[in-house]
Amino acid sequence: MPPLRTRSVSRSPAIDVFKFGGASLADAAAVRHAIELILEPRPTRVVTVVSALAGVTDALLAIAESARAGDIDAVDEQVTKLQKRHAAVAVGIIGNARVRTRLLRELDEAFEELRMLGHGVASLRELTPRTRDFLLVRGEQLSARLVVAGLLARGAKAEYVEAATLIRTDGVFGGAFPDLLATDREVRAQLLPLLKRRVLPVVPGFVGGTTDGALVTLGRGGSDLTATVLGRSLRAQRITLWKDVPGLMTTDPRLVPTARIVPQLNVREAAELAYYGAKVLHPRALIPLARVRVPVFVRPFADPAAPGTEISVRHTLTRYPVKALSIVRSQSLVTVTGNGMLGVPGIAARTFAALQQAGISVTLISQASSEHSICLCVPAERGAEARVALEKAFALELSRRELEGMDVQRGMATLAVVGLGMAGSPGIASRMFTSLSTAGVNIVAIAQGSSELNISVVIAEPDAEVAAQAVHDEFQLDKIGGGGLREEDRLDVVLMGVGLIGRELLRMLPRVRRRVKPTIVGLIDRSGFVFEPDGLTARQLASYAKAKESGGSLATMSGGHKGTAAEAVAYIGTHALARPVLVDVTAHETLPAIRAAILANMDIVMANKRPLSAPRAEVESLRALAAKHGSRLLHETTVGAGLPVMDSYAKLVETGDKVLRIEGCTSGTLGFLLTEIGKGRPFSESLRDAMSRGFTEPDPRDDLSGMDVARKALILARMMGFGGDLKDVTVESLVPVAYRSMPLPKFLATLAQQDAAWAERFAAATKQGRVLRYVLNASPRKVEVGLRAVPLTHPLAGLRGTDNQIVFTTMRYREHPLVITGPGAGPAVTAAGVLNDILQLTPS
Ligand SMILES: NC(=O)C1=CN([C@@H]2O[C@H](COP(=O)(O)OP(=O)(O)OC[C@H]3O[C@@H](n4cnc5c(N)ncnc54)[C@H](O)[C@@H]3O)[C@@H](O)[C@H]2O)C=CC1
Ligand SMILES: N[C@@H](CC=O)C(=O)O
Repeated sequence: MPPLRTRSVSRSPAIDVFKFGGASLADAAAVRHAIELILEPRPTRVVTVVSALAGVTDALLAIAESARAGDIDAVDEQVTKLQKRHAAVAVGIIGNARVRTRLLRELDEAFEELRMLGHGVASLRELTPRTRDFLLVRGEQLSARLVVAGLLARGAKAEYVEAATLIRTDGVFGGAFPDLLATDREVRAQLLPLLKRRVLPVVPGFVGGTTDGALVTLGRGGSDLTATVLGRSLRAQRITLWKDVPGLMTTDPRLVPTARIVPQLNVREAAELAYYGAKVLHPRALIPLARVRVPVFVRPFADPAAPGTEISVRHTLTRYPVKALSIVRSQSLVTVTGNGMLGVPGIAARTFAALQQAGISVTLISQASSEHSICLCVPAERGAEARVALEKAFALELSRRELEGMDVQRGMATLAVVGLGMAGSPGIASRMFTSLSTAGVNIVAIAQGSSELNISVVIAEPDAEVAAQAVHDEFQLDKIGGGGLREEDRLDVVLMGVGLIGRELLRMLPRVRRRVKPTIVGLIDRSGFVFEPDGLTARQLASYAKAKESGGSLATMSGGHKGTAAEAVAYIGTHALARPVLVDVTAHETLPAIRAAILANMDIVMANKRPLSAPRAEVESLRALAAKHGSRLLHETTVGAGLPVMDSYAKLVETGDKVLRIEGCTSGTLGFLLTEIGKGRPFSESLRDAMSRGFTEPDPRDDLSGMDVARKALILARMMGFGGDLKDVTVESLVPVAYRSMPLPKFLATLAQQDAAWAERFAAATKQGRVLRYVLNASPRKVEVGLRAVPLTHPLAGLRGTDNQIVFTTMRYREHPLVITGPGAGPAVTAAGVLNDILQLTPS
């Protein structure tokens, strides 16, 4: 689904930054798919950042190494292989022969230059970081050229933009970082004019420029950084990183099969995870967004409709203090020990300085408060170098035996748990350590930052899998995004349909006096939805209700997303909600949305009769699905609005009674009409009045045709064991044939034409000393609904206005049937009935 097609914001033009990773550009089919995504109609303008085709950066590195070794044949062979691969993609994406020939010529020139460069390095047998970067940037440059050519071939206006002129950097070859302010100026100056002309800029990722015009790379995976830098500079509406994963996950699913996609992460959490080894995101990618609030979406390239993970300033999923964990394998634990460290300032600083000078990155540091030892983790392959660097830095202390020495333990892994909710929540560390000890995992070292955003431990590498599973289970991360977390003090409501009943319900809910008040987290209409996992505020709800009353669409309101009801429910269902309930107050065929809700473990409350009056096989399969997922289906208001019809039926059956027959009047609209016409009021005027009071269905012909009563009759009859469908119900329609299929406005404009016929119908009944009632008759074998002239002495004759009457003939109530009477239509009684169903699901 495309739930995150947010409405365009007030900036002009609203911008989407798309970044396609290498796996998303693996071959011609993938590039074509990327082009489709770029060209999809949307209200925003798209800036595209591309990585090199999958595996190309590694191939370029191999060429660089062959060149350094002076192996010209290997260089030639590898360059030819790459050239063929790019040519195959070009042929696969460009149909037009002339355009294709031009592109292939461009590729030939680019690869000839690469070959010459390789030969130059091979002759010198020297590969400086500058030359290495100069060689590596070609991967992204080539893929950007391919994408531009593909867009042009599709008739789009697209332009290649050289990243070196956009991304100004600190000039560190192999791992440059952008000068954000200078880059802001360049990006705006170069890209905004293109976007205003509706040109699609395509920028090679991973590449930047030095002040003297040289090309640098931003470190492996640096295309993410290019995308966030551009998003920041352009104040984009959002940045989408199209990846070969479904989103950011609670942990590596290869380690823990129950890992889940985290629907939303705070920027700080995502940054922490990236730092601690979650490979999905470049560790520095979020730095440009520290002050500029542009949300980043990590979405699966293979399934563009899936929502993936939103990374933004929001803090949701607050019931999960820990949202994810990461494991970094192949670590060495370096420990510096000695009494000479006690109270001596600067030991830690000298330790880090020594490692920094050796170019060794430290993933974790821990120092005991006794200051007797300091330990840190470094990549295993750098452990020996780290020892040498430290021995050199502390040579004097070692010779004086003030330090005992440097110990390097190989075969270690770090496990870090991350979550904003850890701050100020006591007991997280204890839960983590207890789960590890229960799983038999020994903790070698521990580190926790004072931000309380993460706790990291060092463990033996062979324990990594068991440890990850234990911690994942402890924090119930297999439930994240599944709507499954059950809490005693919350009930989250998703309201589908914001019409008369829906809006009345929104007015009633805040007045509920209960320890646990239902929280509305989402509203869905035909256009799309709004969703706030922590609950929409009273002010937001009032403003949405007002806008809906004036005919607005949720998709175009603040915070609105486009999508069908089923897509909306599926998206909402990926979030961690407490006892989620879908309330269906539409008058539509909503089975797909209800099924999606059940799959997300939601309970269902329905005022809508259509899902339960659908063909029998569909209803049975719905009930089976609900039973399988433990979802409850409550639908008191589908018959008799707020009257306790379903409740009474259930009580009879639960106490061992058997319902034999149900009769009565269950149309508030028809009851009201017949009462009013009986008073001498014209049919047309009475019907308009019923509509304005909210008694009728959205199309009042559903009431007049008897179909609304037929649906109610079918729902009741099926409860008694009736095996048929709506077509098996005998229905008398009160809508003349000529008026049945005309558009609603025309039907309403010609209502008065039916006044005389209705008056005659009435006069005939009165003449016989009878009154007209629209009557339902249901048994396990037969269901019929129609207009009956009943004697004045009949119990139904006494009904007034919207009064419904439901008569249960049962084994116990055979002589004197059980009768329920009262108003059976109207927003107030119906919304109250729906609310009553919701409260049944709410902890008291
Ligand atoms: N009015 C009454 O007295 C009673 C009504 N009901 C039932 O309550 C339901 C709602 O009735 P009203 O509020 O009067 O109707 P309404 O027409 O005022 O409201 C229904 C709303 O649902 C929206 N909608 C339609 N299809 C949708 C979809 N697929 N996804 C999301 N939203 C969708 C419509 O745009 C509309 O805003 C109906 O099914 C009706 O039969 C039940 C008992 C009594
Ligand atoms: N339109 C219906 C509303 C309740 O289901 C009626 O009039 O009874």
